[in-house]
Amino acid sequence: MIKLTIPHHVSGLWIPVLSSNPLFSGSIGAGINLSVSSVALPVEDECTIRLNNQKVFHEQAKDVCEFYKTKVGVTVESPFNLGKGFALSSTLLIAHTLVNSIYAGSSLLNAFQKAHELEVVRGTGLGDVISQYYGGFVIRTRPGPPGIGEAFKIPVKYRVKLIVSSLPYSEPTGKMLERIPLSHYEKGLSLLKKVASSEDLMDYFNAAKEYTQGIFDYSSIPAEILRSPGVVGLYLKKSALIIWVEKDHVTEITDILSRRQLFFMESEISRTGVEIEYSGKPP
Ligand SMILES: Nc1ncnc2c1ncn2[C@@H]1O[C@H](COP(=O)(O)OP(=O)(O)O)[C@@H](O)[C@H]1O
Ligand SMILES: CC(C)(COP(=O)(O)O)[C@@H](O)C(=O)O
Repeated sequence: MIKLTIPHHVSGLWIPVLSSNPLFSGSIGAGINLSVSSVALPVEDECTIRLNNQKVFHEQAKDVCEFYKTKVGVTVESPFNLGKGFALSSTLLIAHTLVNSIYAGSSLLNAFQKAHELEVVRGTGLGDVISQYYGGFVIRTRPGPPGIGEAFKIPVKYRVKLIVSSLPYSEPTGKMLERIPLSHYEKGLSLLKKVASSEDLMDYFNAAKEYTQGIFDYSSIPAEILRSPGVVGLYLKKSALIIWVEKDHVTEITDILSRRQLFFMESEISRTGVEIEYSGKPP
């Protein structure tokens, strides 16, 4: 049996870089991968992608099976939903391409490239695949999937306690990208330069907040959280609220979220990227 563990990625800075070839398209930027991850298992003789037991991404599933000439599907368990900003679209595609490449006995690197290609072509993402491949705090410096794009995993010098919430909002990636003006991407680029030169997580959180404040509605965040001294940093991307919180203030923040009946999970920054585990004999 094969089991995949894929960390969820929440980009805080992204600047699209598009070309006629999806493999040379993507985004540069920065983001963090969460220890909160999705788990994926293969499903034999059924070319489908199931998310929490619901069939989704029919066309993408068909593309993948045609590419690998297989009939293998995948079932993914995730704490999140599509369109919420947790890179679930790329998670599903990585899961399906990887499972198929393992069954077909073909390149794993190529599977990540196929997942990236589908993200770009279907308009569901730009920079998530390469970031999830590495895991952790990742800065993306050249667009594209692993093997073509370039990204660095930055070691984190702090002990980081995160609370991850999903606010009641969702937006497809294509729609979101359409409404961001060019001038905002210019701002993103200068913020990215700063974060890339300091490689500092605190700078990243500040930059991600400054950048996303111009795109998403920060008034949907409970005011008590915004003014809490226990919050080291936070940013909101689509519905994904990432709060870096001091260890002793975790309950104070989770209580605020609970009172408002908002979904949350405790997390850390993931240590690893996508992981493949075999139990029993490999296929
Ligand atoms: N319940 C759903 N909520 C939001 N999007 C959905 C849902 N079911 C299917 N979709 C499709 O999934 C895609 C979500 O992609 P994207 O917004 O990039 O997701 P994510 O932010 O999770 O990576 C969209 O193309 C959307 O049409
Ligand atoms: C921000 C986004 C373009 C979309 O991210 P998601 O909402 O997770 O699909 C991402 O792919 C990136 O390039 O950083």
